Amino acid sequence: MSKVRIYTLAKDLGVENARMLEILDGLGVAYKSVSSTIEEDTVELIKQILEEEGAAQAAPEAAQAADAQGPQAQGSAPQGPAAQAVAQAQPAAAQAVAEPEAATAEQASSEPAAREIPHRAPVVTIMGHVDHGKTSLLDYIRKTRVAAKEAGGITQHVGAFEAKTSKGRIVFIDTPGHEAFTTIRARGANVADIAIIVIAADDSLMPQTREAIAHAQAAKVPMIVAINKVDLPQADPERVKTDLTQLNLVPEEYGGDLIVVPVSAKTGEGVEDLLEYISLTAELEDLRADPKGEFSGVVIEGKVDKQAGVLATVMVQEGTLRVGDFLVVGESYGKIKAMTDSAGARIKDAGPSTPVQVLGFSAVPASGEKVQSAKNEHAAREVIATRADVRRDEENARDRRRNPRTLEDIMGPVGEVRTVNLILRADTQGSVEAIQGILARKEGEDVKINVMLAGIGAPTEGDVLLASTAEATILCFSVTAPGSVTKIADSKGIEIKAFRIIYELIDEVDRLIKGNVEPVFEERYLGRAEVRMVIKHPKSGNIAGSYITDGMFKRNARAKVTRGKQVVYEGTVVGLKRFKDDVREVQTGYECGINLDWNDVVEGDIIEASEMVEVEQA
Ligand SMILES: Nc1nc2c(ncn2[C@@H]2O[C@H](COP(=O)(O)OP(=O)(O)OP(=O)(O)O)[C@@H](O)[C@H]2O)c(=O)[nH]1
Repeated sequence: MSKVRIYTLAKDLGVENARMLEILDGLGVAYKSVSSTIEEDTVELIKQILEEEGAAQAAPEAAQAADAQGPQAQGSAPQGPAAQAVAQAQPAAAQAVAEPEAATAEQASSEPAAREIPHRAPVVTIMGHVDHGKTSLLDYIRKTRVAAKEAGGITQHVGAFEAKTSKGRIVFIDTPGHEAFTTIRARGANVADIAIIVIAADDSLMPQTREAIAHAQAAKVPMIVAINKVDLPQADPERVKTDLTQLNLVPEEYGGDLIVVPVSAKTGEGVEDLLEYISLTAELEDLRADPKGEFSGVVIEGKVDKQAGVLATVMVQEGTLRVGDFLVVGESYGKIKAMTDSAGARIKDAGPSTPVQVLGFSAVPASGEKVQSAKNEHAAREVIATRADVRRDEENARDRRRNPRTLEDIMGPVGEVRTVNLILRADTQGSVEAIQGILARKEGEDVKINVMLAGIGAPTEGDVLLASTAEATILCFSVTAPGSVTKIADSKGIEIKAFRIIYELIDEVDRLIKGNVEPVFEERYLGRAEVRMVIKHPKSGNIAGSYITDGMFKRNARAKVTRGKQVVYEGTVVGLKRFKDDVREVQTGYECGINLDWNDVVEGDIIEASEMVEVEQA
C-alpha cells in the first residue's frame, strides 16, 4: 500500500492544509507536520468526509438521496474517481449556497472591524557554516526566481530580495550568515520567520552549523535544514541526518519533526522542494499583517551612497510605507524622498513583508533598528518626545535597580522558575561532553540550566550577540576569547569567563545557579528619629528636622512614621541633610533633615528606618 504526503493530498483535493489537519485531528490520526505521510486507508476516509461535506453543502436533501443518484441530486458533476468528483463538485456546491453567503460577506466587508487580516509573505534567512553554500543557494534562487532586470538596470545589493514561486512570494534576507540575523535580534527586533540551515553533504555539522541552529532556536524561529552539495560524489546526506539527531533534531523520516531537504545549489536539484517546504511552513505559521494597519518596520542594513546619500533597506512588517511619509528611527526622523524595491524599481508604496530601499534618512540607521512612520513632521516629533520619555523612565528604573528600594526592584517579578543561560566553549569535544554531563546533574526544581550553544574553539562575536539577546554567560574551558570579542562583550555587558580546571568552571556555574535561586530578603532595623520641627523647602517639599535617638539613618532606607500609636506613613528616605549638605548617613545623637517622599510629616512624629538585606542561604 502506498503512502501519501498530507500536503500532496491537500493539493490534489483542492483543500487547505489547515483543513486537512483538522480532518486528521478529527480522525485521531497522528502526524508531525503537513509533510508527514498517511496511509491509503486514511486517504480514502478523508475523501469520503470531503465528499459528504461537498454533498451536504450542495443540497442537504441531495446528501440523503445520494444512494438514489437521481439526476437532480447529481447535478452536472461528472462521474469519475472520488477525488475528482469532490474537487469538481465543490464549485457547484459553492454556487448553490453562493447567494445568501455572498450577501452576508458583502455586509461584513463594509464593516472594517470584521475585515480579516491578510496573509503576508514569509521572510527567510539562510544560515550555516562557512563554504557550505549559503551564497550559492541564494544566488541560485535569485537567478531562477527573480524577474530579470531590464537592460541597463543596475541590480543593487540591498540586503534582501523577493522570490516569486508557484506558492507566492518568499522574501530572503541575503546578508548571509547569522551576524545580520543576530545583530537584528540583539536590538530586540525579529525579522526572520523561518531559518534555513545549510549543511554541506560532504562536510556535515560544523561549528558554525551548531551556532546557526542555536541562534534559530533562541529566536524560536522554525528551522528547515537544506543539505547542500548533494551533487558531489562524496555527498553523504544520511550522515548529516544522523549527526542532526545527536543535537536532538530528528528528521521527519526518522520520526521527528525536522524538515530536511536535499539540495544542490549547483544543479538546482531540490531547490523547488525547498521553496515548497518554506511555503508550507509559512502556511502553518499563519503569518499575517495588515497593510491598512499602522506602519512598523525594521532596518535590514544602511549605508552611505556617494551620490544618493544615506540609503537604508527597511523591511515593512505592518502597514504600508509611502513616499512622503515621515520615518522615525530611535530619536531621530526623516522624510522618505524615494523608494525602490529589491529589484531596483521605483515604487510609491510598500506593504507587509516587502524589503524597500529608502532614501531620506538623515543618518545611517543601524541594522535591527525599529522604524515607525508619522504622517507629518509634528507627529514625528511627538513620537520622538514619547520615546525620550520612555528612555528616561527606563534609565530611572535602571537606577532603581542599582539602588533598590523594593523586592521587585531587586529581583523582578517573584515566583518564577529561573533559567541560567550558558554558552559553553571548550578545547575538545571530550571536554564539552564532560562539562555538559556534570551540568545536567545540577538542574533543580527552581533552576533550569540551558546550554544554548556548546562548541569547540574560542568564543566568537556571534556568541556574544547570542548571549546578549538571551542574557547568557559565556564559559570557556581551555580556550580564551580574542581581544576583539572581549571588547564587544565588554561593551554589551556580557561576561566571558575562562577556566583551565573543570571544577573551577563548575564552581562558577554553582555561583550562577545560586545567584539565580530567588534570594531571601529580610527587613533589618536601622534606627529611630524624633521629628522636632518641619522645614518647608521650595524644591523638596516638607523636610522633617529630626534628632536621631537610636541607631542610624541611611539615604534610600525604608521609613515608617508613627503618630502616637498609629502608623501614618510607610515609604522611603529620599534625602538626608546635615545643615545644608546632602549626606548618606546620620548616626545616633545627631540632628538632621529627613526628606521623605511624603509631605504630611508633623512635629512629634517618630520615624523608624530599616533596610532590606539578603540573607545568605545554605
Ligand atoms: N558541487 C557543489 N558545489 C557547491 C554547491 N554549493 C556551493 N558550492 C561551492 O562551495 C563553495 C562555497 O560556496 P558559497 O556559496 O560561497 O558558500 P557560503 O556558505 O556562502 O560561504 P561563506 O559566504 O564564505 O560563508 C563555492 O566554491 C561553491 O561553488 C553545490 O550545491 N554543489
